[in-house]
Amino acid sequence: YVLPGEVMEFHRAGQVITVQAVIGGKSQVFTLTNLSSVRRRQDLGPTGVEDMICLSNYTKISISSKVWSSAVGNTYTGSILVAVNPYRMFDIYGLDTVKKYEGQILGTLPPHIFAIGSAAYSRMSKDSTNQCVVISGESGAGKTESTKLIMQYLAAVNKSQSNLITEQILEASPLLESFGNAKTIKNDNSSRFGKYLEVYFKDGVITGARITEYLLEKSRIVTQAHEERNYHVFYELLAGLPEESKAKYGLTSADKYFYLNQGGSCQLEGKYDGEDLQALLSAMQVLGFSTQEQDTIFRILAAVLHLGNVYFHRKQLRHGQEGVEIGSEAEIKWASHLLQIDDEARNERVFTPLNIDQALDARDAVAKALYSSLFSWLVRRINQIIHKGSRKTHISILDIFGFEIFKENSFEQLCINYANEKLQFHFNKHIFKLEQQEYAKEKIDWQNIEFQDNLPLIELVARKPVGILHLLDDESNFPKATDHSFLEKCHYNHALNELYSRPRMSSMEFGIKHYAGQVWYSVEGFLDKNRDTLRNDVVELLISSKLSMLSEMFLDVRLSSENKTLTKANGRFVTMKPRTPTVAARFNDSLTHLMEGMAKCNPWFIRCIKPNNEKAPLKLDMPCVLEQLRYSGMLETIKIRQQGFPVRLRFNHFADRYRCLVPGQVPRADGESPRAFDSSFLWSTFLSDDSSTSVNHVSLVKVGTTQHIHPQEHFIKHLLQLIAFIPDV
Ligand SMILES: Nc1ncnc2c1ncn2[C@@H]1O[C@H](COP(=O)(O)OP(=O)(O)OP(=O)(O)O)[C@@H](O)[C@H]1O
Repeated sequence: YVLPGEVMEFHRAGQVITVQAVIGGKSQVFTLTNLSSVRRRQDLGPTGVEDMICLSNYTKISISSKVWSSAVGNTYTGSILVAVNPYRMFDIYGLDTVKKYEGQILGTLPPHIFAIGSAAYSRMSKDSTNQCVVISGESGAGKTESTKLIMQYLAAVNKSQSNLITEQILEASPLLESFGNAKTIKNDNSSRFGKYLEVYFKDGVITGARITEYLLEKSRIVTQAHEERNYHVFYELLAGLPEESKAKYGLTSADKYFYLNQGGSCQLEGKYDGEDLQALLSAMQVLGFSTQEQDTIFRILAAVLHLGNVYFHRKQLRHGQEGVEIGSEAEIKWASHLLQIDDEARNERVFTPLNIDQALDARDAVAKALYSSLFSWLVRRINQIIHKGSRKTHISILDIFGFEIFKENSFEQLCINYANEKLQFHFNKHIFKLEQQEYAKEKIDWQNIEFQDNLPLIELVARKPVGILHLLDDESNFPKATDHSFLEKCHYNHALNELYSRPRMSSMEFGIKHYAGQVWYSVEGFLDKNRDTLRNDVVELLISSKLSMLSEMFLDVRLSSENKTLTKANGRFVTMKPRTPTVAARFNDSLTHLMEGMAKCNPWFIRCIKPNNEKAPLKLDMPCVLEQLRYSGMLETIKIRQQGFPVRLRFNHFADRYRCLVPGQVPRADGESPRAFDSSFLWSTFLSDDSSTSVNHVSLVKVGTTQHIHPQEHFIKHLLQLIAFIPDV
């Protein structure tokens, strides 16, 4: 197999080349004199196994050698692209590559992310059907980069006369990355929210787009683990704003803010925060954000930082009650000045005896509400700008937070991992369930392929009435419930479920056996995080702001939790206090909505693979890679794609298209059904008995046929070449 490496030196006179390769985690240098054995990675060509289903043996070994040989790039499994993150940008995403892949049929060129973009775009244009590119993989595997590359491809091939809307859609990405991405221990640019981007087309032209956001990680705004950072935008602001602007917002440097310095270092190697602020400002300009909107955004960000530096002293109140006194009046003054809240109104409203922990929690709750409302406002504002024009068909791209296992896993990880389970279910449904149901329906002689069905896990987490998230919701609506009572209920209902584990000690956690591994969730803070309520007096205070943008944001917050007047069947009105939807309930609803939307689209899957856990360039850590291939079901996928019939051709389509390949005089199918035609003249002539089968209205073809040393191989190759030139009708 082929080893990936980097050319260190080339002695033209001596025709000697020095190559460095990383083998088993160790860097080694080779001197090669046989230059014909050296090939550019992107030219690995048909002799490399680009399509995993062409592997003669889908054992772990052969898969690993394949992935190794395509460390820079990608490999197909049917219409699933397996993309290995090289952790180094290669010059393979330019306009020349776009042109190369544009309009090409999947599989005719070496695997590339643009091939999926091209296939989705062609299918949408040809069939007028909606397409969905589902990008999955663990944190740091390359989902966000893949999303951007697909979008870049679509922007380049769309036939629009004006570029403005396309440019605005493209600029929405860096803007949301600034506000929604952060350094984690797994990924320096980790998306801390899920994103579903629908790009609308009319006659092949991009007319608009819409972004749906999922569950921004709020806890990061007020706490960060060691070696992690808060959202990029804060550091960008402090590094990039001129001194006079910083003075206007009362800001100094990142290390001075509690909300920014908890992770240790405020710097991120390889990221130039100051320059990124300029990119953010230009993105805002392209999107048409007004100066006033930009100013309000910066005011809110600065106010959050000031709030983080507010501290309290213990104070004995009358009647022996414990209370606190603000020890940093200046920070409070700055926050209220920036948010344009009347000082008197502030003093009047926020006055409740709290202990220090409660006071800190209250402070953090305001900071989280400010930032997350700002984030939702940004998404809504971007949508106002880009969600327009005719919406005939769309290509959507799903980039949702990757599966996460940390040392400490909390409510956020449960939601993220549950979302990944739903995605895996969607994948299984398309690749295994629907496929095998089709074989059964068509009565094809078929040995069922087992796959890891994760439905039981989804039920454990979300099935009514005792799924973990439902138990959490019930407890969240109980004023006296605690994290402990919630845990007790989980143990009581699920202790016998083999996917559920109780801790050995009496620690406050439960374990879940996810498809990607066992995760222990610590339930401390689950109820508060799920309730996510902001005190009414604080909401009212923020509504009273003279900044109309801020005031409207919190009017929306009030609206979402207001009493509703409902009409009864007998015509009388009753006022009901509905349960405010919890975070888990809203997240579950939005996931269900997402899955329903995706189910109506033709799917394309991109499985991103993380090459190692050290974020090291061009280093392939085999156990790490194999583990991802294993749990994502790739072994079974290769099997079903290899043994099954993933290529579907309608009889008449097939007959019309390949009639020209039959040597000699071929009778037209006059009076005869196209099915009879193709059976007698094509399949039986060229393909071995078990490589295809004909059912009601389609021919099902195996793909692995190309592998056999048989005259058919020549035919298939010839056929594939021809396919490349025959317009895809
Ligand atoms: N195709 C690529 N070429 C070069 N580098 C890449 C590529 N894809 C990803 N990377 C590198 O890997 C890093 C992590 O990728 P990315 O942020 O896309 O991961 P992710 O799967 O979206 O992770 P998360 O779930 O944490 O958001 C990128 O910042 C980039 O440095």
